[in-house]
Amino acid sequence: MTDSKTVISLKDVRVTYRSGIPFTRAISTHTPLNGISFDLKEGDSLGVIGRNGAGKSTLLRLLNGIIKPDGGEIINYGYHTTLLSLTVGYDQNLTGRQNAVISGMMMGLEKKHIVSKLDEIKEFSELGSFFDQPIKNYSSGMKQRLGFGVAIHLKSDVLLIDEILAVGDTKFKKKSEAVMIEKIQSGDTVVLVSHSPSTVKRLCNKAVWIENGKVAKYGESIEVVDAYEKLQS
Ligand SMILES: Nc1ncnc2c1ncn2[C@@H]1O[C@H](COP(=O)(O)OP(=O)(O)OP(=O)(O)O)[C@@H](O)[C@H]1O
Repeated sequence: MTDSKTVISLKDVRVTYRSGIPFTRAISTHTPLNGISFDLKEGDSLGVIGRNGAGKSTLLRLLNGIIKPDGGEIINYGYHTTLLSLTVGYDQNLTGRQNAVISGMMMGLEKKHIVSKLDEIKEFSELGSFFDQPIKNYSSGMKQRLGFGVAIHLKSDVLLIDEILAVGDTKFKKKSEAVMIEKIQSGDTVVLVSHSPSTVKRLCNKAVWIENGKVAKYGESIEVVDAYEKLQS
């Protein structure tokens, strides 16, 4: 059997956040990731686990190229990544349809491709006539359904998902998980941040556990999740 191709390589990656301390000129720094190395392989579904604040979302932003490391190196071997995050903002005054088009364009996709997918996005997100209303009229669940619908229907080599499967009502959660499984089984590369060990075991073949800025364990998801859970109990 031949080895699968490497999609993105992380070599000794460090991220430092710098923020001003209010009412002073002082700057505080925080380094959530410090010496992260692993390879993301084509066709893998990689779960990212770790405690609150371990740096899981930061890792997704790195893989997406939104932020750059201040130490080490990230090599993307020419793959297009899409980040699906609940925190990515939409323009409140634009409709779901308009926001879907803008999100797609921000992902670097052609407008023609995005427009051809709008009906599927509308149907999947179950927004009905709300799809053509400003999203300031949406509930938070409706915004999340739109975000998931956009990310899942537009083409991308690597889908990066930040906790999205944990939201929405039971019916939508089941539907989202079914689409995810379909994507994974068709060989798409997926990186999934999750606080749910059972979700990672169910959906991911590999997992990486981040602890104290480093990779505590990387490998088969069942082994990594079991080791992580043992430490929590
Ligand atoms: N833009 C930022 N500026 C300053 N600090 C930040 C910024 N973003 C994240 N941090 C800090 O970096 C650390 C890692 O944050 P991150 O969101 O990556 O963790 P996480 O593992 O995804 O957490 P959670 O499980 O709680 O969602 C946290 O201590 C957080 O406070």
